[in-house]
Amino acid sequence: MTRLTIKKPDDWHLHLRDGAMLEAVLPHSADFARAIIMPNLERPVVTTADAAAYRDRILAALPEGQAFTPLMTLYLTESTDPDDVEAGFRSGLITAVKLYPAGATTNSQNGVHDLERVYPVLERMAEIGLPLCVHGEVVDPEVDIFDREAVFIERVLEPLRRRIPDLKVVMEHVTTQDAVEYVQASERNLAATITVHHLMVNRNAMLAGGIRPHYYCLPIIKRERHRQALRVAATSGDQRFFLGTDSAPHTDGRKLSSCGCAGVFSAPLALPCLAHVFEECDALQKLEAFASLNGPIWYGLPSNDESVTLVRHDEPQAWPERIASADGPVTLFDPTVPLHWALETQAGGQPG
Ligand SMILES: NC(=O)N[C@@H](CC(=O)O)C(=O)O
Ligand SMILES: [Zn+2]
Ligand SMILES: [Zn+2]
Repeated sequence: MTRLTIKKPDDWHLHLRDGAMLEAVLPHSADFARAIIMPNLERPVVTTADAAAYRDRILAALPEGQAFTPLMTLYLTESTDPDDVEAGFRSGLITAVKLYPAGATTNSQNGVHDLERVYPVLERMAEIGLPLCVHGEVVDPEVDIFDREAVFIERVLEPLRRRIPDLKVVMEHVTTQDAVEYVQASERNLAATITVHHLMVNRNAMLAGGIRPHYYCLPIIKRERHRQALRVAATSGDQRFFLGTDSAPHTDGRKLSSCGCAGVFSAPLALPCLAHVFEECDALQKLEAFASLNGPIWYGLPSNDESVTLVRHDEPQAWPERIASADGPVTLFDPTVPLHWALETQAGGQPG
């Protein structure tokens, strides 16, 4: 197959940041119609009023002609007010609430230390049908960083889902076979997003032959066996798995440091990478389900009317190595292999 037309995809996990970085990265999500916007700004998006103001800043930063709908989320804290959450949901502004275990990832220091303290919010969410997105890693320093997702399932997620079975939960950016099997075994109210980079590379890309900080993200990239499990899940057509790029830009200065930030900036080449993966798995016919259909079904939204066409070129396509922002350069995800796919609108393979 050399051309593939699918409904316009959505990105169910995206970091757009704020200010100069927002301006720089937002045009690179133009291949997506909608995205779930992560709330972990330096000053997190905690209240409905914060989310309304952040949505306005995103819409103000949209380039002329780019149709894009930000789906806003709230950053759950131990003082989140269930009434404010419900009001945000009922007004149509809030699509999900995000749980960051305190200390688990970028800008999570205001997250949740003690889950007990947020049960009133979670119970309200279950009542009104508002989904919870989770960064699924424990922060216990005794737990090895490569095991933190698997341990989270056992210690946090399973008890939480037993206690509030009506709560709809999305396990964000799953990275392990353990998480895939846990989602597959669930009877209801559980889904997962999968990133492009976790489908493309294993931890050797980050650690073999030299340390490559641009591959450092959380949950950390795992060994090959896990990547294979993610590929099987993503290409299966199973409605519980859908695309969340977790495109998470940081300036090179903050990545290339003795204590570098976690996050991979993948938005500009997310769809060409996905086409590459699905072609390798002989599953191009399942790409639309993963990128454009399963997410809307889970969130109870219509799929997009527009479509996009991916074209397979004979020659490998080129992307810039980095983009500029007023805060400094931001390096793109390096897929490590030549990519032959590009969006049809991307003349010469340049990102739209
Ligand atoms: N994935 C990451 O490594 N980083 C994300 C946070 C997150 O999604 O955990 C970020 O905001 O930089
Ligand atoms: Zn996360
Ligand atoms: Zn993220």
